[in-house]
Amino acid sequence: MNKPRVAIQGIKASFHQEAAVKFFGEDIELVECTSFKQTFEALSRKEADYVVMAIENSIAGSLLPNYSLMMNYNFPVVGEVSLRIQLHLLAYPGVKFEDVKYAISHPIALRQCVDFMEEYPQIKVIESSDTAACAKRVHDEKLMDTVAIANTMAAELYELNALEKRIESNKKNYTRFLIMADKHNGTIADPNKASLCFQAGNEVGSLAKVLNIFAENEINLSKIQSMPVLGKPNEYNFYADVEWQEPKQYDAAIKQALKYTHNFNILGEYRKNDKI
Ligand SMILES: O=C(O)C(=O)Cc1ccccc1
Repeated sequence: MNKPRVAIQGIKASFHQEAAVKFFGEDIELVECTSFKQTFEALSRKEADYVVMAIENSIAGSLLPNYSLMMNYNFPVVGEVSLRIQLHLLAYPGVKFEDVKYAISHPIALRQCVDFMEEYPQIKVIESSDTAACAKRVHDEKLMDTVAIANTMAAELYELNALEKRIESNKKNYTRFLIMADKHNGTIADPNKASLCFQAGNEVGSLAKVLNIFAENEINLSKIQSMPVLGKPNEYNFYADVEWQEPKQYDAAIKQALKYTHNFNILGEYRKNDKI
């Protein structure tokens, strides 16, 4: 069997690569992309079989633009994986803390280190590409005034020294990633979790009504996220993750929820995986 081709934003040693390996194992072909949108484009062009994309982080919160991408491209969600995120300040060998003028990293990583960076206002923080690409740049360009904020794998691969370890603001820091597939690989056996998207009317109790349907059918709502509908003031998409034990109860809840919502979409049905 061919190796699955997995599109990620970033390069080898990025957190997305770590997430892809945690979900699929080592035997994958990585399709390295420069943006989240490009990962979906790779899937559309059939240059990849799957996309692995971060959706929320315990410090930085939900990645709202990624919800919109998922909705717009409409590829089925087929799984999830969570990763512990540990970040270090990585410098070219010989560079001392006093020499550092700039810190470069991925915006998600930078948001997780704001407390540390606030203590050192002399270091200018610059948003750049993925954490591993930043580490590679420090190595390739032998940067003597710039550190990368990245993980241990990047430090080893690009031979950088950690001037400071574990600089994330909260030590119990994790990121949840979703796995999207082309339609061909979109059906998962025996699912017990789904990602849904719907709109509820703008009147008293309309969202409560939908949520009650899930409660009455013993469906656990593990996450809910609202997002404005583009170009329609006061209208929102609700993204909900639901989990169940009895498929019949899930089917019944969906049937009832359809009556009280509009633009109801099942983004994917998959196996719950909250191992960190
Ligand atoms: O830059 C990376 O390595 C990424 O994969 C993005 C990211 C950064 C921090 C936490 C989760 C994902």
